[in-house]
Amino acid sequence: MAKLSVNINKIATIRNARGGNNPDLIKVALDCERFGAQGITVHPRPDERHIRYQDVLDLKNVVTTEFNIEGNPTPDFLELVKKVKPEQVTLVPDAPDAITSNAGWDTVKHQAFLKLTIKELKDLGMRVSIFVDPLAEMVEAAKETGTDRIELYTEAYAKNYHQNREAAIAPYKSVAMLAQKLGLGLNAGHDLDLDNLKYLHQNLPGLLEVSIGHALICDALYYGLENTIQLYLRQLDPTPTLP
Ligand SMILES: CC(=O)[C@@H](O)C(O)COP(=O)(O)O
Ligand SMILES: NCC(=O)COP(=O)(O)O
Repeated sequence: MAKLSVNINKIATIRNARGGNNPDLIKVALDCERFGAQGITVHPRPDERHIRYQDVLDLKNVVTTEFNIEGNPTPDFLELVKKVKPEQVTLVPDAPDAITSNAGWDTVKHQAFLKLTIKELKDLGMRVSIFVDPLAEMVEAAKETGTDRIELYTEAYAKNYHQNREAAIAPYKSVAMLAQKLGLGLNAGHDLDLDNLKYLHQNLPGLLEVSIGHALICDALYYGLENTIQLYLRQLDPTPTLP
Protein backbone atom coordinates (compact mmCIF):
# COMPACT_ATOMS: atom_id res chain seq x y z
CA MET A 1 0.00 0.00 0.00
CA ALA A 2 1.35 3.42 -0.94
CA LYS A 3 1.80 5.89 1.91
CA LEU A 4 -0.28 9.04 2.09
CA SER A 5 1.75 12.15 2.87
CA VAL A 6 -0.45 15.17 3.48
CA ASN A 7 0.89 18.41 2.05
CA ILE A 8 -0.02 21.20 4.46
CA ASN A 9 1.03 24.20 2.32
CA LYS A 10 -2.58 25.36 2.02
CA ILE A 11 -3.00 25.46 5.80
CA ALA A 12 -0.12 27.94 5.92
CA THR A 13 -1.73 29.92 3.07
CA ILE A 14 -4.88 30.40 5.15
CA ARG A 15 -2.88 31.24 8.29
CA ASN A 16 -0.79 33.82 6.46
CA ALA A 17 -3.88 35.56 5.10
CA ARG A 18 -4.46 37.15 8.52
CA GLY A 19 -0.95 37.23 9.94
CA GLY A 20 -1.83 35.37 13.15
CA ASN A 21 -1.66 31.68 14.01
CA ASN A 22 -5.08 30.46 12.91
CA PRO A 23 -5.12 27.73 11.74
CA ASP A 24 -2.21 26.45 13.79
CA LEU A 25 0.05 24.63 11.33
CA ILE A 26 1.68 22.47 14.00
CA LYS A 27 -1.66 21.36 15.38
CA VAL A 28 -2.92 20.54 11.88
CA ALA A 29 0.20 18.48 11.14
CA LEU A 30 -0.24 16.51 14.37
CA ASP A 31 -3.94 16.05 13.69
CA CYS A 32 -3.24 14.80 10.16
CA GLU A 33 -0.96 12.17 11.70
CA ARG A 34 -3.58 11.32 14.34
CA PHE A 35 -6.18 10.91 11.59
CA GLY A 36 -3.99 8.43 9.72
CA ALA A 37 -1.61 10.36 7.46
CA GLN A 38 1.63 8.45 7.10
CA GLY A 39 3.67 11.51 6.28
CA ILE A 40 3.69 15.30 6.25
CA THR A 41 4.88 17.22 3.20
CA VAL A 42 5.80 20.89 2.99
CA HIS A 43 7.10 22.90 0.09
CA PRO A 44 8.74 26.09 1.37
CA ARG A 45 9.06 28.57 -1.48
CA PRO A 46 11.59 31.41 -1.56
CA ASP A 47 8.90 34.06 -1.00
CA GLU A 48 7.52 32.09 1.99
CA ARG A 49 4.03 32.69 0.61
CA HIS A 50 2.78 29.70 2.57
CA ILE A 51 5.27 27.51 4.46
CA ARG A 52 7.92 29.64 6.18
CA TYR A 53 11.42 28.41 6.85
CA GLN A 54 10.67 28.71 10.58
CA ASP A 55 7.65 26.38 10.10
CA VAL A 56 9.96 23.73 8.74
CA LEU A 57 12.23 24.01 11.79
CA ASP A 58 9.22 23.85 14.13
CA LEU A 59 7.64 20.90 12.34
CA LYS A 60 10.86 18.91 12.58
CA ASN A 61 10.45 18.83 16.37
CA VAL A 62 6.95 17.39 16.30
CA VAL A 63 6.36 15.32 13.16
CA THR A 64 6.60 11.63 14.03
CA THR A 65 5.66 10.15 10.66
CA GLU A 66 7.74 10.66 7.52
CA PHE A 67 8.69 14.31 7.05
CA ASN A 68 9.08 15.21 3.37
CA ILE A 69 10.44 18.62 2.38
CA GLU A 70 10.01 19.61 -1.25
CA GLY A 71 11.64 22.47 -3.04
CA ASN A 72 14.07 23.93 -5.49
CA PRO A 73 17.59 23.24 -4.20
CA THR A 74 18.70 26.86 -3.88
CA PRO A 75 21.50 27.57 -1.37
CA ASP A 76 18.90 28.68 1.22
CA PHE A 77 16.78 25.56 0.71
CA LEU A 78 19.81 23.30 0.98
CA GLU A 79 20.96 25.03 4.17
CA LEU A 80 17.48 24.49 5.63
CA VAL A 81 17.20 20.80 4.82
CA LYS A 82 20.73 20.13 6.05
CA LYS A 83 19.72 21.66 9.38
CA VAL A 84 16.43 19.77 9.60
CA LYS A 85 17.49 16.44 8.08
CA PRO A 86 14.00 15.17 7.21
CA GLU A 87 13.41 11.55 6.20
CA GLN A 88 12.96 12.64 2.60
CA VAL A 89 13.90 15.64 0.49
CA THR A 90 12.13 16.02 -2.86
CA LEU A 91 13.97 18.24 -5.31
CA VAL A 92 11.66 20.24 -7.59
CA PRO A 93 12.90 22.56 -10.34
CA ASP A 94 10.38 25.33 -9.85
CA ALA A 95 10.90 28.96 -10.72
CA PRO A 96 10.54 31.41 -7.81
CA ASP A 97 7.54 33.09 -9.44
CA ALA A 98 5.71 29.89 -10.44
CA ILE A 99 2.16 29.71 -9.07
CA THR A 100 2.78 26.05 -8.37
CA SER A 101 5.19 23.38 -9.61
CA ASN A 102 4.76 23.03 -13.34
CA ALA A 103 7.48 20.69 -14.67
CA GLY A 104 9.82 17.90 -13.73
CA TRP A 105 13.61 18.02 -13.90
CA ASP A 106 15.48 17.84 -17.13
CA THR A 107 17.67 15.12 -15.66
CA VAL A 108 19.94 15.11 -18.71
CA LYS A 109 20.69 18.83 -18.71
CA HIS A 110 21.00 19.11 -14.91
CA GLN A 111 22.69 15.73 -14.42
CA ALA A 112 25.93 17.06 -12.89
CA PHE A 113 24.20 19.46 -10.49
CA LEU A 114 21.70 16.81 -9.37
CA LYS A 115 24.42 14.21 -8.86
CA LEU A 116 26.40 16.53 -6.60
CA THR A 117 23.40 17.77 -4.63
CA ILE A 118 21.89 14.33 -4.17
CA LYS A 119 25.18 12.89 -2.94
CA GLU A 120 25.53 15.68 -0.40
CA LEU A 121 22.02 15.07 0.97
CA LYS A 122 22.33 11.29 0.97
CA ASP A 123 25.67 11.48 2.79
CA LEU A 124 23.83 13.35 5.55
CA GLY A 125 21.33 10.49 5.85
CA MET A 126 18.37 11.89 3.93
CA ARG A 127 16.45 9.93 1.32
CA VAL A 128 16.24 11.90 -1.90
CA SER A 129 13.48 11.95 -4.48
CA ILE A 130 13.40 14.07 -7.63
CA PHE A 131 10.34 15.40 -9.41
CA VAL A 132 10.12 14.14 -13.00
CA ASP A 133 7.73 14.05 -15.92
CA PRO A 134 6.66 10.60 -17.14
CA LEU A 135 9.32 10.38 -19.84
CA ALA A 136 11.58 7.35 -20.21
CA GLU A 137 14.62 9.48 -21.08
CA MET A 138 14.19 11.56 -17.90
CA VAL A 139 13.73 8.49 -15.72
CA GLU A 140 16.78 6.78 -17.19
CA ALA A 141 18.89 9.87 -16.56
CA ALA A 142 17.36 10.18 -13.08
CA LYS A 143 18.88 6.80 -12.28
CA GLU A 144 22.31 8.21 -13.16
CA THR A 145 21.92 11.04 -10.63
CA GLY A 146 22.01 8.56 -7.73
CA THR A 147 18.56 9.54 -6.44
CA ASP A 148 16.75 7.01 -4.27
CA ARG A 149 13.34 7.77 -5.70
CA ILE A 150 11.54 9.74 -8.35
CA GLU A 151 8.26 11.56 -7.85
CA LEU A 152 6.13 11.46 -10.98
CA TYR A 153 4.55 14.83 -11.75
CA THR A 154 0.91 13.83 -12.10
CA GLU A 155 -0.68 17.07 -13.34
CA ALA A 156 -1.14 15.73 -16.89
CA TYR A 157 -2.67 12.51 -15.58
CA ALA A 158 -5.11 14.44 -13.41
CA LYS A 159 -6.02 16.78 -16.25
CA ASN A 160 -6.77 13.99 -18.71
CA TYR A 161 -8.25 11.47 -16.29
CA HIS A 162 -11.90 12.30 -16.91
CA GLN A 163 -11.52 12.32 -20.68
CA ASN A 164 -9.72 9.02 -21.09
CA ARG A 165 -8.18 7.45 -18.02
CA GLU A 166 -6.48 4.60 -19.90
CA ALA A 167 -4.66 7.09 -22.11
CA ALA A 168 -3.95 9.35 -19.13
CA ILE A 169 -2.26 6.60 -17.12
CA ALA A 170 -0.34 4.98 -20.01
CA PRO A 171 2.88 7.05 -19.90
CA TYR A 172 2.93 6.83 -16.09
CA LYS A 173 2.51 3.06 -16.10
CA SER A 174 5.28 2.68 -18.59
CA VAL A 175 7.81 4.77 -16.60
CA ALA A 176 6.72 3.11 -13.35
CA MET A 177 7.75 -0.24 -14.84
CA LEU A 178 11.00 1.32 -16.04
CA ALA A 179 11.69 2.75 -12.57
CA GLN A 180 11.13 -0.70 -11.08
CA LYS A 181 13.54 -2.22 -13.57
CA LEU A 182 16.14 0.44 -12.76
CA GLY A 183 15.69 -0.01 -9.01
CA LEU A 184 14.30 3.48 -8.42
CA GLY A 185 11.65 4.00 -5.73
CA LEU A 186 8.44 5.58 -6.94
CA ASN A 187 6.42 8.48 -5.52
CA ALA A 188 3.73 10.53 -7.24
CA GLY A 189 2.04 13.85 -6.72
CA HIS A 190 0.30 16.96 -7.98
CA ASP A 191 -3.42 17.42 -8.45
CA LEU A 192 -4.25 13.97 -7.15
CA ASP A 193 -7.77 13.82 -5.71
CA LEU A 194 -10.58 11.52 -4.63
CA ASP A 195 -11.56 10.87 -8.26
CA ASN A 196 -8.22 9.99 -9.77
CA LEU A 197 -6.19 8.53 -6.89
CA LYS A 198 -7.53 4.98 -6.79
CA TYR A 199 -6.95 4.34 -10.49
CA LEU A 200 -3.42 5.75 -10.27
CA HIS A 201 -2.66 3.50 -7.32
CA GLN A 202 -4.10 0.44 -9.04
CA ASN A 203 -2.08 1.04 -12.18
CA LEU A 204 1.36 2.11 -11.01
CA PRO A 205 3.42 -0.90 -10.01
CA GLY A 206 5.65 -0.22 -7.02
CA LEU A 207 4.06 3.08 -6.01
CA LEU A 208 5.46 3.87 -2.56
CA GLU A 209 4.02 7.25 -1.67
CA VAL A 210 1.66 9.98 -2.80
CA SER A 211 1.79 13.54 -1.49
CA ILE A 212 -1.51 15.38 -1.69
CA GLY A 213 -2.37 18.90 -0.63
CA HIS A 214 -4.62 21.13 -2.65
CA ALA A 215 -7.55 18.79 -3.30
CA LEU A 216 -7.34 17.16 0.12
CA ILE A 217 -7.57 20.47 1.95
CA CYS A 218 -10.44 21.56 -0.33
CA ASP A 219 -12.27 18.30 0.43
CA ALA A 220 -11.70 18.85 4.14
CA LEU A 221 -13.86 22.00 3.92
CA TYR A 222 -16.81 19.76 3.14
CA TYR A 223 -16.01 16.46 4.87
CA GLY A 224 -13.77 17.56 7.73
CA LEU A 225 -10.08 16.73 7.98
CA GLU A 226 -10.43 13.39 9.74
CA ASN A 227 -13.03 12.00 7.31
CA THR A 228 -11.13 13.35 4.34
CA ILE A 229 -7.88 11.67 5.32
CA GLN A 230 -9.78 8.42 5.85
CA LEU A 231 -11.38 8.78 2.40
CA TYR A 232 -7.98 9.26 0.78
CA LEU A 233 -6.51 6.33 2.68
CA ARG A 234 -9.38 4.20 1.42
CA GLN A 235 -8.40 4.98 -2.18
CA LEU A 236 -4.99 3.51 -1.39
CA ASP A 237 -6.36 0.38 0.23
CA PRO A 238 -5.28 -2.65 -1.79
CA THR A 239 -8.16 -4.77 -0.43
CA PRO A 240 -10.56 -5.43 -3.32
CA THR A 241 -14.04 -4.05 -2.68
CA LEU A 242 -17.15 -6.17 -3.24
CA PRO A 243 -19.02 -5.38 -6.45
C1 LIG B 1 5.98 19.42 -6.08
C2 LIG B 1 4.57 19.56 -6.31
O1 LIG B 1 3.99 18.81 -7.00
C3 LIG B 1 3.73 20.63 -5.81
O2 LIG B 1 2.45 20.24 -6.08
C4 LIG B 1 3.67 21.10 -4.49
O3 LIG B 1 4.42 20.78 -3.52
C5 LIG B 1 2.56 22.07 -4.28
O4 LIG B 1 3.08 23.32 -4.14
P1 LIG B 1 2.10 24.55 -3.90
O5 LIG B 1 1.25 24.20 -2.72
O6 LIG B 1 3.01 25.71 -3.64
O7 LIG B 1 1.27 24.72 -5.14
N1 LIG C 1 4.26 16.65 -4.34
C1 LIG C 1 2.93 17.01 -4.57
C2 LIG C 1 2.34 17.61 -3.38
O1 LIG C 1 2.94 17.66 -2.33
C3 LIG C 1 0.96 18.14 -3.39
O2 LIG C 1 0.51 18.57 -4.62
P1 LIG C 1 -1.00 19.09 -4.71
O3 LIG C 1 -1.88 17.95 -4.19
O4 LIG C 1 -1.12 20.29 -3.81
O5 LIG C 1 -1.22 19.38 -6.14
